[in-house]
Amino acid sequence: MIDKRLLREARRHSQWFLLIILLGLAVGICATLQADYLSRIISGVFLEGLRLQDVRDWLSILLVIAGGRVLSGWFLELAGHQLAFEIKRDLRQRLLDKILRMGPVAGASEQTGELTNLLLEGIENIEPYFARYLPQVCVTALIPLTILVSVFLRDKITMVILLITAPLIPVFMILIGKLAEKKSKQQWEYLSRVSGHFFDVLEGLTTLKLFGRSREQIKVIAAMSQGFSAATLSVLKIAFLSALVLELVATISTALVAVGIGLRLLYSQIYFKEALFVLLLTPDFFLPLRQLGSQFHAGLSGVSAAERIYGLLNRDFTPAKFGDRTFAEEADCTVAVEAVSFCYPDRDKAALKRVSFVLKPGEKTALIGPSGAGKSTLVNLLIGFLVQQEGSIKVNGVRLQDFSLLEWQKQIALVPQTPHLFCCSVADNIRMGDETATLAAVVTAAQAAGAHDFIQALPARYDTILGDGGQALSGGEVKRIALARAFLKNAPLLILDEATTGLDPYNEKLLDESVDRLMQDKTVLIIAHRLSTVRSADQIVVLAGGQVQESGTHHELIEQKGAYYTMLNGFQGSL
Ligand SMILES: Nc1ncnc2c1ncn2[C@@H]1O[C@H](COP(=O)(O)OP(=O)(O)OP(=O)(O)O)[C@@H](O)[C@H]1O
Repeated sequence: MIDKRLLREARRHSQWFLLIILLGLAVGICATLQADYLSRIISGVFLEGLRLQDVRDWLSILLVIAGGRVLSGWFLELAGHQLAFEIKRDLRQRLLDKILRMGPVAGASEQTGELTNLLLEGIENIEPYFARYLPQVCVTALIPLTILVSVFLRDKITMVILLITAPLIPVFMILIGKLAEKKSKQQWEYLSRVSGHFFDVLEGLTTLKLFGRSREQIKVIAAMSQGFSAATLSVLKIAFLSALVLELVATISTALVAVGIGLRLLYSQIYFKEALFVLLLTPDFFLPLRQLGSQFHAGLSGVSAAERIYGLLNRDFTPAKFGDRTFAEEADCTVAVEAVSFCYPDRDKAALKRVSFVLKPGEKTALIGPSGAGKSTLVNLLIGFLVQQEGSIKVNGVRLQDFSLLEWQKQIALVPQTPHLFCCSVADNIRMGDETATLAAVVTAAQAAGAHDFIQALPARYDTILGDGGQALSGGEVKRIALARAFLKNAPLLILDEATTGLDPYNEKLLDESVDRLMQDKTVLIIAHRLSTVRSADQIVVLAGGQVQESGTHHELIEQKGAYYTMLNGFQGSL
């Protein structure tokens, strides 16, 4: 059960792979020499009447060989672990790169829990494959071969018995392996499903509690866990069965060799020294094959994990083409969206149809529309996470795709509706806006965002760890950290997704003041949900069904008595 893709990984780290092969060969040669010297010493002392001092040199050599065998085995294990470590690091890096290249939109099709499971558990399952299974395969290929050659030189009959019985073990292993592979895949699928579901439940715990559905989830998780434990048990059953079959075949084969040698000794058809040599080597011949059987499970879980890992690594994904134009320092930013249409690959209906408007420096544009109107799609196009199929987006008269994507994204400060806090200090969380910023600059940004006071009250102030497992913050405080990031980034285009959840009036006022400060002299696009924001906008773009219904100032749109007017009449706190 050698997976070609995993073997290719091993070849990338050829120095370790080669070392494993050499050490496997060394173990084989040591085993043969050990049997040779042991048989010489025993037959010399017991049959040829040699004294201890006559065999002293042989004994010393035997000790060196035994030491060499132990050391080779030990280094073999070490080399296997080192190879596994290098490959795991490499694969984890490539998986993360792929996920990052796919970006949040394409990557959204993956379940978070399943991805976490793949990055942690999946990669860890690769370890036993390289640390135990692959070295064992090398040892199994090399030791019996070395022994077979040396047995061939001394006793051809035993060699024939070994040659006939040895292939039985791999044949049984392949037969059992076919059965086990399916079960192991099932086990992995169960594990992925359980982790994915568990993650979803944790994320949606508040909703489940509020709707009184959390108890049902306990039952669902219990049922899924039971499925997983049943799948694990059936894999283990096969692993035990395979170990039993292999032990049986190895024992019967050893017995065959022993009986043959015993009979030939009885009829004086073989010398005692040769017979002892062959007898000592026979268990060593079968040992690697039996050990391979016990490592079979390690190999199997590695191959199952590889399926998922390469499934994601080889996923078709062609990143949109961007050019290499850069931006002049401190340039203003005029963004013209011209007849832009976009349809998601798996959808028949376009999410955006011939959308046009212009964002100007120093102006605030409010984008409004019902759920599913296409607001987030439009923002993703502006950020460069998606690329339109028709129309164009021009920045200062140049096609967006002509700029370098990284350069373009440096020109944007995004304040999402629910900002994400990373598991690092408050200062480093704010530094997401500019990783080179000094602490003084971070504090200034926090002050401008109205975050300084609450940060000062945190246990370790700017060093307080936030995010998963860190200090929890309120919705308003998280938003202010996100604003501080945007202040620090000081980018010419500001995209702000207004929170739909109501903050208390005091916090709302504080945030509004910070946002107003942040917007000064910038090109601003707000996905607006509050009437006060929309009223104060220089331009309102009303989006519905992926199309711009109308655009203009608050007063112009009121006079038109169109979609905006109708929305305002139905307004009940938020748009
Ligand atoms: N990743 C996606 N894959 C396929 N279709 C999508 C995807 N994201 C959004 N859509 C679809 O595109 C349309 C526009 O969605 P979009 O999220 O842009 O609307 P929205 O105005 O931002 O909605 P909301 O205010 O609820 O966030 C919807 O019909 C939605 O179902």
